[in-house]
Amino acid sequence: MNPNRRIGDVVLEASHISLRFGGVKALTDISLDVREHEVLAIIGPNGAGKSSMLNVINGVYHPQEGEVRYRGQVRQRMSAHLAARQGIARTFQNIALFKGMSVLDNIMTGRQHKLHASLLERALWWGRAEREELRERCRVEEIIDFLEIQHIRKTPVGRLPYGLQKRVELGRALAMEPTLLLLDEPMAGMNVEEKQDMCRFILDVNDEFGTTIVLIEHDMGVVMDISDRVVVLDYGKKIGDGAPDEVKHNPDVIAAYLGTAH
Ligand SMILES: Nc1ncnc2c1ncn2[C@@H]1O[C@H](COP(=O)(O)OP(=O)(O)OP(=O)(O)O)[C@@H](O)[C@H]1O
Repeated sequence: MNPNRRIGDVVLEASHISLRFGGVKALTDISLDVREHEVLAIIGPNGAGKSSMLNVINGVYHPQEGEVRYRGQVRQRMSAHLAARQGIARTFQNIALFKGMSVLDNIMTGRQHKLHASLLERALWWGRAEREELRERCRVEEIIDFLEIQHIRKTPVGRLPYGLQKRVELGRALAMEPTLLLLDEPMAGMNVEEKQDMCRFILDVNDEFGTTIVLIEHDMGVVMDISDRVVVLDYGKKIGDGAPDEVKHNPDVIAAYLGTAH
């Protein structure tokens, strides 16, 4: 077994999280932890609170109750920029890429936080700006090779089929060199072959880079295949948390999915 793959200590701990939007209770008293190097899936019926939970983990939503501890520190106010600096990257349910820009340039935007040259240096592509740009492009080319998208590296993203756009979005998140990668429905809208490819890339990222992965996914086959652990939400509450096999046989989970528990 790859030593990077060994599941380690808790890196993120969410305790007693409650989140409301006006009168809507999106999350009620949810506690969950994320362990280093694991693949954790968050599942549940539509509107169960999965994306809200991912946004709490990411620090984009601030729950009214509860706290998030990341690497031992209680999370204070967060921004997407700070999350990136702390090694947290995410992809979105609806692809958020620059459609007119090439694959390479889109992935390059994930490297922005690594650039230190001044605006003038960058405008003149001079000295430090030139060295940085060349170094970052090399790193981006490595990601392009890893994701097997060399043939479309110059193509504007808007011209690509959906499955490849999702792969580019993963590339941009990887360009941030995250230690915690959050994937919101990475396989939505994909055909069987595209799903198989995406599963392979997710497992390779986890295996080769030791990246901890939290993902939301509706395809149960995929979830059971690639996750170390599954957390199940229903109507904003946690109703299951365990190994895929355990969760699959949990009567509350079965009832939630068959719609008989309410
Ligand atoms: N920004 C928001 N403003 C108001 N209500 C919201 C907001 N975000 C989520 N909600 C509400 O919170 C609840 C949980 O939504 P959330 O998107 O987290 O669920 P989900 O499990 O991700 O759903 P889906 O599988 O359909 O994407 C829903 O009732 C939703 O309408």
